[in-house]
Amino acid sequence: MRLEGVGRRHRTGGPWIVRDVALDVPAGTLIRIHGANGSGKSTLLRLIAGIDTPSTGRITGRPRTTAYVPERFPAALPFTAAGYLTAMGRVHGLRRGAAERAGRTWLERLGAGPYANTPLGELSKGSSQKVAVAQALLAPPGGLLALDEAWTGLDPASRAVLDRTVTERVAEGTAVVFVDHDPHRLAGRPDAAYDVAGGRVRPSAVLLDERARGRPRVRVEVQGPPGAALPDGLPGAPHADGHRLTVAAAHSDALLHALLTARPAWHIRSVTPVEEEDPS
Ligand SMILES: Nc1ncnc2c1ncn2[C@@H]1O[C@H](COP(=O)(O)OP(=O)(O)OP(=O)(O)O)[C@@H](O)[C@H]1O
Repeated sequence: MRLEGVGRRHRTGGPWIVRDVALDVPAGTLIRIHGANGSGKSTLLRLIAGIDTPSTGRITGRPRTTAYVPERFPAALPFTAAGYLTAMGRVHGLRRGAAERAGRTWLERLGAGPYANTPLGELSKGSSQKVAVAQALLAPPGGLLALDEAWTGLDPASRAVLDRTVTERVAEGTAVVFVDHDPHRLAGRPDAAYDVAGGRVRPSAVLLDERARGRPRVRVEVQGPPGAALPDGLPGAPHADGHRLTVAAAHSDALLHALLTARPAWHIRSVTPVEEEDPS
């Protein structure tokens, strides 16, 4: 999925919450969104999840299935926890029996099994959050999973379940985009990270310290027009050392495409896998 020139404001002539967003969300990648309170992270995530539509720009290549954990779960819905999850499982394409079983399984895994028959409005904040997480995990792997502070309110055991499930889903081809107030959440695992500030969304320097440890990376040697700077907003937030770019392998196709279609275009001199022990 790709966001091009995306902007969102809540009324014509009003302030842009985010603007000129260029972002690639390849299948099988983990992407972290950072930013101060009120900077527009949730707005960006809602655009990515398709809950909200851009005021300008376009989003292409949206996967068929999207699962989303909102920052605030609508607790007042007239369902029990299990009833709600059955309904959500149906939305995600499961048959009734399978939806019911999957819902109960996720409640058990997250430690909320005893509350399966409790009305949503009577759940504690933590249990309500577990239902919010469970409904998103009912989606089949392979689509898009957008998590807005999904770990907040969970106990350590269910946080670990969510950590593990996110890692598994990414390995199964799901694109996972998350916002979390803890900068160490899933540390070392994101393939890309972006900062939201002043309405702009830019590749984050934080990831350069971690650089997708343990994930395959690719080095791309490029040659540009004389004196030209690299284009802004390259997919996968590559680490640039002069004209040598290093990026998570999952982003390499999108990176090559962006370089080759830049105006003026960049020439690709070589593309090589990075050896595990290579520190650069
Ligand atoms: N429906 C809306 N109408 C008008 N303004 C809105 C609306 N939704 C969000 N905003 C404004 O957009 C800005 C960004 O909000 P957003 O919730 O995206 O930020 P955030 O980075 O997720 O914040 P936090 O970290 O506090 O959750 C805020 O100034 C907010 O008041």
